[in-house]
Amino acid sequence: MPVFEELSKSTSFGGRQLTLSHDSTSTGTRMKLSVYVPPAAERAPVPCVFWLSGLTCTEENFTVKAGAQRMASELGLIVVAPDTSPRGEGVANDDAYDLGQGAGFYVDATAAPWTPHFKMYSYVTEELPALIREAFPVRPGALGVMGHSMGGHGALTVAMRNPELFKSVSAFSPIVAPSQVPWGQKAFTAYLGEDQAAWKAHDACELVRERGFPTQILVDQGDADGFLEEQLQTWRLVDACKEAGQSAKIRMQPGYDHSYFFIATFIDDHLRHHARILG
Ligand SMILES: N[C@@H](CCC(=O)N[C@@H](CSC=O)C(=O)NCC(=O)O)C(=O)O
Repeated sequence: MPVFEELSKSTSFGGRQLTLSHDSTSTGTRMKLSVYVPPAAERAPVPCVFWLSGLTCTEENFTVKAGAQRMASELGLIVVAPDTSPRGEGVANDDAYDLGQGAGFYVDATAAPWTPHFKMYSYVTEELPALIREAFPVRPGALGVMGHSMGGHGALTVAMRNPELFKSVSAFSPIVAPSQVPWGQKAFTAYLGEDQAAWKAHDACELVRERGFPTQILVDQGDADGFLEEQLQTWRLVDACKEAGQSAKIRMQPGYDHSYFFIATFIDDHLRHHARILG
C-alpha cells in the first residue's frame, strides 16, 4: 500500500477498517479516505464499491454511521469512502455549508477561484480507482458506486458517464436534477460557470434521457425528508427513467428523513444490489 499513509486501522467483522491519506495529483492536496477490506479479500480479489458522501461530510460520516461493515464483510465487498472535496489553507472556500470545502459536487471546476483544486470528478473516476486497484485486491471489472444526497448525484452521474468503469450504481436521497434546484444551481454556477449547457453533463435526469445506464439503478428516498420538495425532487428521476425506458427501482420509504439513520436502515439492500451485479 505504498501510496497511502495509514492513519488508523481497526478490525471490524473480521476485516480491516482503514483511514488513509495520500497526495492527490487531481486536487493537488492531501486527500483522506476510508477503506473497508473484508476477510474474503485476504484470499482472492473481490468486488469494490465506492461511497460518495453528501454536503458537509468527510470520509468519516459514512464509515461511523452507516453500519456497512457487517454486510460488506458477509458479501465480501471492499468499500471505499473518499472525502467530499479538497481541503486546506490554500484551498478556496465559502462560509456556506453548501459550497467549497465539504461540497465538491463531484465535478471538475472550470471557474475561478475553484479550478486549481476542485477536481473531484477526475479524482473519483480516474485517480482513486487506479490507486485502489494498485493497493487492494479488487477483482477486475467489478467496481460499483453509491452515495447520498450530493453524493447520490455524484454516484448517478459518474456511473452514467463511465459505464465501462462502474458496473453498478445506487443512491440514497440523491439530488437528481441539480440544474433545476438551488443546491445544484449554486454549486454549478460557482464551479462550472453560467453556461447551463456545461451543467447537463453532470445532471442525472439529463444523463438518463441522453444515455442511461446498462444495469438497474437502485434509489431509496425517505418521504419525510425535509429536502425532498426543494432540493431532491425524486419524481423528476422517476419521470426520466420512464421516458427513457431505464431500468430503475426507485423506492419511496415512508417516515424516513435525510439522515444516516435512514441510510443505516437500507444500506444492506444497497450492498446486496451491488454484490448481485458485480458477481
Ligand atoms: N448542515 C446543513 C445540512 C447538511 C446535511 O444535511 N448534510 C447531509 C448531506 S445533505 C446533501 O448532500 C449529511 O450527510 N450530513 C452529515 C451527517 O453525518 O448527517 C443544514 O444545517 O441544513
